[in-house]
Amino acid sequence: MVRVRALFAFVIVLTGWSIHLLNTNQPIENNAINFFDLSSEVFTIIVIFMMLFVNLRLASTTSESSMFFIGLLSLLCGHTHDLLDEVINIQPLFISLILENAANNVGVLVIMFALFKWSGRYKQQIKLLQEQKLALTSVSNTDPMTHLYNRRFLNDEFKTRLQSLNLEQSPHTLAMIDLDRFKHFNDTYGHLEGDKLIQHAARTILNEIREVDYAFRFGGEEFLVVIKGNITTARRVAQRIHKVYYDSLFAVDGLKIEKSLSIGLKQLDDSFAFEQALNQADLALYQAKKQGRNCIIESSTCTNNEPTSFIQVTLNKDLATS
Ligand SMILES: Nc1nc2c(ncn2[C@@H]2O[C@H](COP(=O)(O)OP(=O)(O)OP(=O)(O)O)[C@@H](O)[C@H]2O)c(=O)[nH]1
Repeated sequence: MVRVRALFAFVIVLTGWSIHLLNTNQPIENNAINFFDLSSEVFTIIVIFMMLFVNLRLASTTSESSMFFIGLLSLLCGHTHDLLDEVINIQPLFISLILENAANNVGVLVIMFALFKWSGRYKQQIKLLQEQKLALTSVSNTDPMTHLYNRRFLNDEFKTRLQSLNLEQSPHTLAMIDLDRFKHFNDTYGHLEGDKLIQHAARTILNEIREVDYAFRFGGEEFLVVIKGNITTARRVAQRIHKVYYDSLFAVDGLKIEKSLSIGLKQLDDSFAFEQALNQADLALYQAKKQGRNCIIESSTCTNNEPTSFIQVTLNKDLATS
């Protein structure tokens, strides 16, 4: 609708200019047509027409776009007036020259203002898109139930990030964590309570790791924590998670539930051998389950040639809060 009205206004103004010029101006004596001026005027008018056409085709309803359109119309009036002067070779009236300059200058100012406003809106939209992209990335990297990172993030991004690290300067350790006898809990209290216990465990893990560590939901009731530090640091973090989860209150129908988890630890020796280290951590976890659950086992192999050996971590009752 805005466009139709603007186009209508343009036709009216153009007709007005033409009648005005044809009726009131005097021919210039001995003044040949300046073809250079004429062609540059024609060129300008074609460009303005093309911009008007693009503006109409975009069919944008923003105020900037309407302003831009009006600026172009104003410019078109001024330049058409100039073109008519050239073609019919007449001396325009003073008032008509003032109007022509006013139309051109107002046109340029309005267009500049519209572009200025456009650039502001464009910047805002880019910012909004960046925020949306961040939000989407965060959603696609996160497990909706526990809000921990998911395996997609682990496989698509995290492993590559690890590969850029120098593990000698910045050692990292993997901790595989699994809730004990969870099937029994599920069967006894139901799937919904099972979900709540998984969320409770995830919260405990998140509370006990540091900002530099990463926690992933690896599977149903299985978690992976990538701890920044060597096995000694990782042992402390694992002991904290183990103890806090064991001591924490989780009740179903007002009844306190006894619960525990098992942890398998393996320090990363080679950032490109993540899968092997993960396998070792998993084996250590399996060993923890075999030894009766509710414990932490370290895998101590350094190379593929050495046989795997497992060490049970003594459960420290008075944990240091490092
Ligand atoms: N409520 C709930 N249960 C799940 C979810 N994902 C997996 N499970 C259940 O978790 C149970 C895992 O059982 P198991 O792998 O046998 O492990 P477990 O009973 O904890 O035994 P251990 O690991 O040997 O102590 C299965 O019964 C799955 O159905 C989930 O998102 N929510």
